[in-house]
Amino acid sequence: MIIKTAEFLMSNSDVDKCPKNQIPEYAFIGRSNVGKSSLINMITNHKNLAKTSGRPGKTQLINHFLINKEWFLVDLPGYGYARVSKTAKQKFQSFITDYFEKRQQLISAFVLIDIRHTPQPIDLEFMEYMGVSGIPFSIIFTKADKLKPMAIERNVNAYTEELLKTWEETPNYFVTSSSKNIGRDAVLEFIAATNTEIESMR
Ligand SMILES: Nc1nc2c(ncn2[C@@H]2O[C@H](COP(=O)(O)OP(=O)(O)OP(=O)(O)O)[C@@H](O)[C@H]2O)c(=O)[nH]1
Ligand SMILES: [Mg+2]
Repeated sequence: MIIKTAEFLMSNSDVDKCPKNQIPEYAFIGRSNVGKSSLINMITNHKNLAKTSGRPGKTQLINHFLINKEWFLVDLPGYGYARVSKTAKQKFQSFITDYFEKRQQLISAFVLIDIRHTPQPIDLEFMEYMGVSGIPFSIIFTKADKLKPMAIERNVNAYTEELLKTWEETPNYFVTSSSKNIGRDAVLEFIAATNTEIESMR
């Protein structure tokens, strides 16, 4: 798929204020600092479309980016940022779950996971929540430039094994690096195929 246009549309603190049209959307979720905003920039080929930072907690709102005037990429705040106050953390959590539970236009989410780590309870819990809530998602492993291929395989397998303890099958997954431009085509192909499927059902 070719990205012809990518435009920032709006930021919202409340899911009820998000765009009311029926444009399909794909949302990026995961721990703070995992690389959600960077991945949106990589996918759209724009350096600064979504704001990124070395410090966790940069994205604090629901951000809609309109792609090719046809579909949205949605950048969300991260979960599991330990340094925010308890009340702020609770707010983020209900804010995120509110988005997933209310947003009818959401076609699929991408749960981002830092490839460098062994399976983390918070990510497993979040995927469990998505599964139980019936929200379709794929996994995107990020920061693949930081590991050698064998370590990538080992960590992907560790996640797969962990998920298969409670799931019958594992979600679709992608291995990416925003700094080395790895995995862009695979993610875009997935979105293109899903968009075509939606079109044919309309
Ligand atoms: N090496 C490497 N660093 C990355 C990659 N993707 C993101 N980063 C770095 O990770 C840090 C966090 O990136 P962001 O894209 O802001 O992360 P985020 O998930 O949007 O974070 P929040 O908005 O705080 O939830 C930045 O310093 C990025 O440069 C990657 O693929 N490789
Ligand atoms: Mg961000």
